[in-house]
Amino acid sequence: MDSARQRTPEDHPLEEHVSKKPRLEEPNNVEESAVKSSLVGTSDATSGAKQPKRRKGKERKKKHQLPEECTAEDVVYRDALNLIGEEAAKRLEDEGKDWTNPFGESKVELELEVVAVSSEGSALSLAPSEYGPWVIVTPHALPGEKIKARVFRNTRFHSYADLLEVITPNDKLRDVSRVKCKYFTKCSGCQYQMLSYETQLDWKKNVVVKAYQNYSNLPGTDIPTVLPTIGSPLQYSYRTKLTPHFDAPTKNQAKNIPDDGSRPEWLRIGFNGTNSRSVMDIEECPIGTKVLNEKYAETREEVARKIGTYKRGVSLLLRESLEIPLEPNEPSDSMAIDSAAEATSPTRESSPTPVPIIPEYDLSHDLEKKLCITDHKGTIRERVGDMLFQYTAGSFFQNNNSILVPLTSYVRKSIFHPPPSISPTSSLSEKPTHLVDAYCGAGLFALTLSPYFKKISGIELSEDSIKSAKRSASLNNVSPQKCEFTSGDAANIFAQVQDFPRQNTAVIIDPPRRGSDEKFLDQLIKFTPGVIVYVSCNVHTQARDVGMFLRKARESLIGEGKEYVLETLRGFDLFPQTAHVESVAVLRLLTNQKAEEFRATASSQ
Ligand SMILES: C[S@@+](CC[C@H](N)C(=O)[O-])C[C@H]1O[C@@H](n2cnc3c(N)ncnc32)[C@H](O)[C@@H]1O
Repeated sequence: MDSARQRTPEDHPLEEHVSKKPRLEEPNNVEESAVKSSLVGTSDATSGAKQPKRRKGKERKKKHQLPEECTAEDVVYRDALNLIGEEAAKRLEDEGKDWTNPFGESKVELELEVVAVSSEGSALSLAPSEYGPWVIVTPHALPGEKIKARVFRNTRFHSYADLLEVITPNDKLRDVSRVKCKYFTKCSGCQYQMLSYETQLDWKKNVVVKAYQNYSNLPGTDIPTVLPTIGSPLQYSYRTKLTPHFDAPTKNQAKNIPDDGSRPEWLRIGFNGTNSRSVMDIEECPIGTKVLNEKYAETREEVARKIGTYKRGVSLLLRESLEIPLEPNEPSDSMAIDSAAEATSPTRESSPTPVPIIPEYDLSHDLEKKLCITDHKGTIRERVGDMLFQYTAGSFFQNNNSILVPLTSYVRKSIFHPPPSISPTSSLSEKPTHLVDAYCGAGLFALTLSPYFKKISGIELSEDSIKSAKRSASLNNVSPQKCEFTSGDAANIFAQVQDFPRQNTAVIIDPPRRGSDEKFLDQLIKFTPGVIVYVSCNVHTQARDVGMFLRKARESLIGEGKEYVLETLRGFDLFPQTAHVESVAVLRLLTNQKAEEFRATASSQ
């Protein structure tokens, strides 16, 4: 079938969460002698941030390995460490017990009291006191709840456990009538369906706060108070892309396929179970749009009929598209009006309006007919405000259309309107006229912001996405002279924009989950744009990169009388019901004096 392809890693948090997250098995090469060299949770005297030391060189060969920095496991590790505290961690380490399962048996069942929630959505509890300081990580439980859990894996200072029972629910937080999916808690996709939406947004704000404390290595005076998370207009039926999957039949299963075309009872098509590598059979996903769920039902039947033909596991693709049969270069009326306005007023940004915390859903979305594309090479058409995008179904595009106008408008307003604590004359970029969109994908930011800039340059590794960006530019009458797109590594963009007026250039960075890299950040510092907006689906790599950027930029600009400040920081909820948060950080170039004044008023400490 056209939607079938061999399963590959995806670039999106939810896909990563549902299809790649392995069951966290007991490591099979545990060495008795605990590694004693790395004192964790040491506090950096200048920054106040806690940074576990990482093993290098020879030490890396030892069997106990800390998780890779900024991964979900690393985030949980640091949360666990913060919970037991530095002193207890040091004591366990000195006694050689920091990697040792304190329970004596591998699958112990425990009654626990949940005390916190980790940044990736799991509940954190302290082990009963007879076991000493140790943290248990359990999915789908809430602070204040008494739970029963079974440990299945131990690692440094903490163990992972399955949730067996919520003995005493926290009725202030948990309301099961909010849950819209019968697989909630069994499927690994969502963590927060039992919470009110306000609580979800609040917790995500805290994720941003903690990420900058744990990963930026910046002093508190450099980190502004994190603003409230902007909610998604749709909190269910918002995902415009789903990738359910299934395994190929085993030899035995292949012998047991009913001749009459009926569904084999062993067939499971869906998403990975919680703490599991196995696929669960799931017939619908309430965070996916209606049109995707309708097509999914059909697709499941088709797969069941042909299951004997699959030799490998497959990730299906279900992607929503507008049904409109647009011809090339045929913009809609509203777009024609928009481009006429653009011609007379290239930087027509109006004064800012306050951002609503949960923007209203734009009902005009529902007036247009949608369909579901299952072919990776198929064409998707999607509207974001006035702009129409056309891209290949298998390529990257944001998956929650309902929040894209609020997100792109916020990025635009952030560029043109510094907060009141920075007067327009303090900013060295009085009126940005040029835009660089690094990691531009199919041109989401470049094109939605194009009416507000004289010249734009976007760069992206995927040639296919660049083709889509050029195609979408043409569909929206944005000329290649005004907006150029290049395929290549993001760092290459700076060679191409040497003629851009640096202080009046805004740079948007929106890298994949692993974040940006030193090569790009060094070039960015050398270029010294007036304003930078860093959008990220992994706030931990964002915090790491922003910290590195600010430290290096400060050093490099010494003697020039200017420096960058981290002006605003806030989450956007692109993924309601899950623990994921998109984070938007705005950095601005100011004179040293203004930067100092800004820090004095805006910092979180
Ligand atoms: C999170 S997406 C953002 C895309 C776009 N800004 C959007 O919102 O639709 C990150 C993009 O970075 C691209 N990418 C990954 N590594 C890159 C690199 N080294 N240089 C340029 N682009 C890269 C990916 O192909 C992907 O399209």
